[in-house]
Amino acid sequence: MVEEIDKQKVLIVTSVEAEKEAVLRGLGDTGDIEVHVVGVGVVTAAVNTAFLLASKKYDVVINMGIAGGFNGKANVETVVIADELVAADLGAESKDGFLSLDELKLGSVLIPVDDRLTTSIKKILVENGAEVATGAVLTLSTVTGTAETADRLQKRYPNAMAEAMEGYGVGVAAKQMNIPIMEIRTISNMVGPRDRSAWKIKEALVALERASAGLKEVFK
Ligand SMILES: O=C(O)c1cccc(C(=O)CC[C@H]2O[C@@H](n3cnc4c(=O)[nH]cnc43)[C@H](O)[C@@H]2O)c1
Repeated sequence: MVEEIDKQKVLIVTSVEAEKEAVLRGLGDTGDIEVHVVGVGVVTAAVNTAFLLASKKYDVVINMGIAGGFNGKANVETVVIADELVAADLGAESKDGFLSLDELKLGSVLIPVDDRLTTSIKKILVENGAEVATGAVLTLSTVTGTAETADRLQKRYPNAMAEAMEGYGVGVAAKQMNIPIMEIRTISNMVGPRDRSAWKIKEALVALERASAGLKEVFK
């Protein structure tokens, strides 16, 4: 049994139009769910999400799109449901390694998600036959392009399943307005040595469409 969620005004934000279209195809009749493009990158996504949240009342915000998957954690087409949003490059370098905002006592790089919604959505997607991974989704301003950076990120965040470029920004906007946040990503490429020609964008968008159809069941 999936826990019933009271009727909610849902805002889904994506970084590009192709992701928005995939989400809309999956949702079909959108009902109380709105889908908007907020751009690529953490700052653009944060500012545009904040504008949307200031313009009308929403009960939940979901950042959806494609992402890079960490080796052995999330493969191409896997649906990753974030259990926390992590600003993985927000901090300082030091001779002893990277120091996060938390270690610098200047704030937090972690944004928690809504556990109840996350659990309900995971249950439906698994029932629908999707391969689902739950864990941290890292937000980075630079797409990882080497095995060394991928290893460093995995060591620093062993719970990381995927990396993308917007989640933490969307999360900051939602947190400021006291609105629950979630991040759902489908994997288009593996995190590691850059090979843009190997990105399976079409497959990831089909997986995103299927995941969105599952979402509709949770928020019906
Ligand atoms: O070219 C296309 O048709 C196309 C269709 C949909 C999406 C794209 C993008 O390039 C989306 C950029 C978006 O993807 C996230 N992303 C995907 N893989 C990674 C990664 O390995 N590391 C970080 N971010 C990744 C990211 O959130 C971008 O905003 C193109």
